[in-house]
Amino acid sequence: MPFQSSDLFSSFPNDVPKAPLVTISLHKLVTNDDEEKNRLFEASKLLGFFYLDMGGCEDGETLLRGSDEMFDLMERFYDLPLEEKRKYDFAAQGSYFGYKGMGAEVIDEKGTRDKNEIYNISKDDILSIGTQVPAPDVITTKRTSLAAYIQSNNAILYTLFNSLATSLHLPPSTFTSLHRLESPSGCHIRFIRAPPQPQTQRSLALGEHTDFGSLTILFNRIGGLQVLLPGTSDWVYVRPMRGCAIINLGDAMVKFSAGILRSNLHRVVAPPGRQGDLVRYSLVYFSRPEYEVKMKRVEGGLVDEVPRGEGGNEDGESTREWLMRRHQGRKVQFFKGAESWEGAMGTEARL
Ligand SMILES: O=C(O)CCC(=O)C(=O)O
Ligand SMILES: [Fe+2]
Repeated sequence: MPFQSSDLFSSFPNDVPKAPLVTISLHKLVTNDDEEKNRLFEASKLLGFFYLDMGGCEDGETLLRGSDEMFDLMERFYDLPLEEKRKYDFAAQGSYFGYKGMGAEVIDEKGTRDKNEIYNISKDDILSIGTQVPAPDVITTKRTSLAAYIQSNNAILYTLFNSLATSLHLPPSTFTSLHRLESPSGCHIRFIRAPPQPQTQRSLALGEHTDFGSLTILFNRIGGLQVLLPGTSDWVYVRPMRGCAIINLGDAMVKFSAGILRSNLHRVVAPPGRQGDLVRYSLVYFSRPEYEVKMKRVEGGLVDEVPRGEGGNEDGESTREWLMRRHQGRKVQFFKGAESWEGAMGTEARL
C-alpha cells in the first residue's frame, strides 16, 4: 500500500476539478433550524447532491460508527475467493440482491462492461420482512449490525424527507409515509469494490446514471465519483469529506415533486492522482419507495403549482415496475443494444 487508510481523505489531489457541493448540518436539521432546511431545499433543487455533516448529532455519530463497521465487513466479504462470491450471484433468477461480478452490467448504449464488483443486501431480508437470500457466513453472522445500520440510515432519511416535504409546503409525513421501514421495498445496502485500473488505460468503472430510488446515502473514502454540472458537459469530482456522507436525490423525488427536485447524473471513474493505485471501496444505502407506490407527482403544496401533463404518464408505473425495468436494461443477460439502454432510462434526460 502506498499510504495508510488514515491518509485516505487527505490524499485526494488538489489539482482536479471539484464539484461545489454545499455542506448541510444534520444537527441543525434535527434542531429545526429553518435556514438549514432552506439550504437543503436549495441544494436538492439545484444539484441534487450535498454533503451531510454528521457531527454533533447522535443519529449522525451512530451512522458514522456503523459506516466504519460496514467498511470492515465489506473488505472481509470481498476477500472471499471469487468462486465463493459467485455462489451468491442470483442475477440469473432475476434477483437484484446478492453478488454481481465485474463486467456483468453494461454502462452505455454500446454495451461497454462495468469495472466493479457489487454486493446488494436487501433491507427486507435483513429485517425479516421478505425472502432471506443465501449469504456467506461473514454476512449472516452480522445480521444484527446490518439491521442496526439500516435503522440508522432510516433515521437520517426521515429527517431529510420531513424537511423536504415541509419546504414543498406538503404535510411533513408526505414522503416518510411512502417509505415505511416495515413495508416491502427495494431499499438496500450496497458494497462496491473497484480494483486499480492499469495506468495507461483508466476509464469508467460505473457508467453515467441517475439513481432509481428516493435518497441515497453514500460513504466514499477516496475519489472517483463525478457529477455532471447542470447545463454543462463538465464532469467534476466529488471530494470525500471525513465525517460527512454524500447524499443525492434519485428519480423518485423528481417524480414525486413533478420535477422541482433534481436527480443528477453521476458516474464513477478511476480515482484521481495517486489514489488511482488503490482498491476503491464504496458504501451506499439506497432508499426506494415501497413497491406499491406509484412513481408520480404527489398532490398539494408547491407541486400543485407545476403544470400537469409535463413529463408524460400521469398514472405512473408502480415502483416495482419501475425498478424492474431499470435494473434489467442494464444487465448483460437482457442487453440488446441501444434500444434496451433507452428502455431502462429514468429521469436523466431532464437537464
Ligand atoms: O461508488 C460511488 O461513489 C457511487 C456509486 C453509485 O453511484 C451507485 O452505485 O449508484
Ligand atoms: Fe448512483
